[in-house]
Amino acid sequence: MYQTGMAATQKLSGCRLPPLPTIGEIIKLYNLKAQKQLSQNFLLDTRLTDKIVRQAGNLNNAHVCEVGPGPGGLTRSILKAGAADLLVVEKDMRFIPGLQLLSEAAPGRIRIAQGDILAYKLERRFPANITKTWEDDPPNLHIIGNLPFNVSTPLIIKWLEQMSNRTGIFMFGRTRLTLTFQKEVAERLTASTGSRQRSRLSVMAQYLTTVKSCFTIPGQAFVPKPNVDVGVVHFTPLAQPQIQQPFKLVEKIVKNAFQFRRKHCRRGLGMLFPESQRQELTEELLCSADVDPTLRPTEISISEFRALADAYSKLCNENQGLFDYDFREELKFKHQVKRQSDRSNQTELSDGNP
Ligand SMILES: C[S@@+](CC[C@H](N)C(=O)[O-])C[C@H]1O[C@@H](n2cnc3c(N)ncnc32)[C@H](O)[C@@H]1O
Repeated sequence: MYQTGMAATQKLSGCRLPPLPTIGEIIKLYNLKAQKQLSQNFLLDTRLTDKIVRQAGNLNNAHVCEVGPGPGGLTRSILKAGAADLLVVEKDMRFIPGLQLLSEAAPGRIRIAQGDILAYKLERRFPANITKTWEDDPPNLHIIGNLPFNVSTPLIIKWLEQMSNRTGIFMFGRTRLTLTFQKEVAERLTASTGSRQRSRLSVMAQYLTTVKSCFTIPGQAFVPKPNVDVGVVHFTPLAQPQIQQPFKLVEKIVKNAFQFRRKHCRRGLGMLFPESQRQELTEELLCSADVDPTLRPTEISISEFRALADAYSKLCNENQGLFDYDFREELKFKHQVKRQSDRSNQTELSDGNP
């Protein structure tokens, strides 16, 4: 156990706990120098960590998973808000002793896991009896995290896919997420149709969830200070996703549409089809989805993406192998053939002219 009587102390409200060293003291005590490669930017201001946690809603008696607790600032705020069962998943071993200290102060309320959140099987760590049906209210289970920048985009994509398939942490129902992102990514997640920030991420997040941009945290609030500001975003999975097609199919349409951001959408969507049928199938797709081919990708609404996904799914059913078509593979193959023919022409020339 650590010694009481450390300079500044903090208490977790609502629990009878011994005083705790401040987060700054924890960092010094365990020599927790931030590691750039793990995107470690710590929040020491309890008003800010409390504010992030308030965005999650009522955490009284809740089950919570915190991603990347680090020295434990946000962790304390989650406990203060009344979480009964908090699973923290941290990749960097150096933080474990500090988290154990917190666990001693809040007995039975924290479970510490060392691991990579991108591979971690969260669904194995919560009891089945908290499960709600998808159409019901969300379960009393939350994911909260001041995410490492280098992990935040692949992580939200992974969770969106699991949400669409109702797997992973979404086996328990419509688990809500309260997460931080680089401000620019937060803006993309919440960008509306036609806005400058509208991107693949906007469509993928918004067809599956209600996304709310909560507030911005200036970079200087973090230690060390990152080069960017940070946005806090809250996601509630929709009971009825706005597009009823498999995630991978939606992802393919959206990725292709945004391929040529500044061009008419016809250009990017055309790349869904082999060159030999490109013109004919692109016209069929846009016509049956009733989407204006001269829209820019940023101007396509979610309901138009729904129509495109439905029309593309129908075309895939009618044209065997179409879904597996990748224009990059076709281009690669054409380049290979051209290189081979150039090489054999050169050989012929040099054979004729010794
Ligand atoms: C931005 S810091 C946030 C720390 C702390 N929650 C706070 O708000 O001060 C990100 C944390 O995520 C951890 N982390 C980085 N990559 C991770 C991963 N793949 N899985 C789990 N944790 C990770 C880092 O070690 C660090 O503690």
